[in-house]
Amino acid sequence: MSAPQLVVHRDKELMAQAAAARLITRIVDAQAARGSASVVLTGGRNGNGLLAALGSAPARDAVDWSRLDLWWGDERFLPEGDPERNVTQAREALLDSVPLDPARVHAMPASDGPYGNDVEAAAAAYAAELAAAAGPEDHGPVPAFDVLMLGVGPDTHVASLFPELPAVRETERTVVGVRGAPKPPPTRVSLTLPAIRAAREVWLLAAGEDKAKAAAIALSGAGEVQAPAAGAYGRSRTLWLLDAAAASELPRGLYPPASA
Ligand SMILES: O=C1O[C@H](COP(=O)(O)O)[C@@H](O)[C@H](O)[C@H]1O
Repeated sequence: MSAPQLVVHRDKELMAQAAAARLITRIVDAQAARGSASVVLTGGRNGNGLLAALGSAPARDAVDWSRLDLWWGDERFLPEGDPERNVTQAREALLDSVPLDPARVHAMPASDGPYGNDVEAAAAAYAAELAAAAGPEDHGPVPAFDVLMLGVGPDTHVASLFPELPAVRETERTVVGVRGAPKPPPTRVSLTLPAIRAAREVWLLAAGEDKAKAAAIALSGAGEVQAPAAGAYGRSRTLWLLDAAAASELPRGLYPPASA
């Protein structure tokens, strides 16, 4: 487990631009070191803001888009092309405007796809796709993603792991179906905490006043069942990327870092 590091930007626009620049560097470095890179995308306002910023970043063409695997941390279980699906929003924000290899864009199944309305079957299929992509050098049935991004919800949810729901307690499966989510739509597919923790780097995105309480709770020692964001960490790095509004209720001493 890597202890959280915090970076606080002036506002959400700057946070999105800085995070996009950071992501470009991380992808380019991974491609230079291993030939390809793998990134897990998040839905929500902050995740889509980052993708839009990436689309207009001056260095965006430094990325070899054809050697990038994209996965999702969660998906709203809705028909293909529904405007509320995370993949639909990501396509609009960035993916449709860069030369990705379609075989490397691993969207989660839709509710009108091959598994129909069976969310557990859809989750199992995504788990199998992840397992097939994991190599011997990885630490289990999911690839060691280079960067896994998570938007933090105002209730501290990450991916579709909501406080106190069964999905956040999952310790075996890597992907689960979620029913009864308090944020619409109620039916979702989500990576679990064990799958999230297989990532090399986990970046939690929190911008806006409505994220201030969630950030303060998750970073103050809350348990992961009550505050799922507290249980999201990477193997080598856990990075909280915040704006000043989201950082406004952090406990004293947490940010700016206490001097020695
Ligand atoms: O529903 C979801 O919400 C969260 C956070 O969204 P935000 O708009 O409050 O930033 C997101 O992380 C998740 O992927 C998404 O499905």
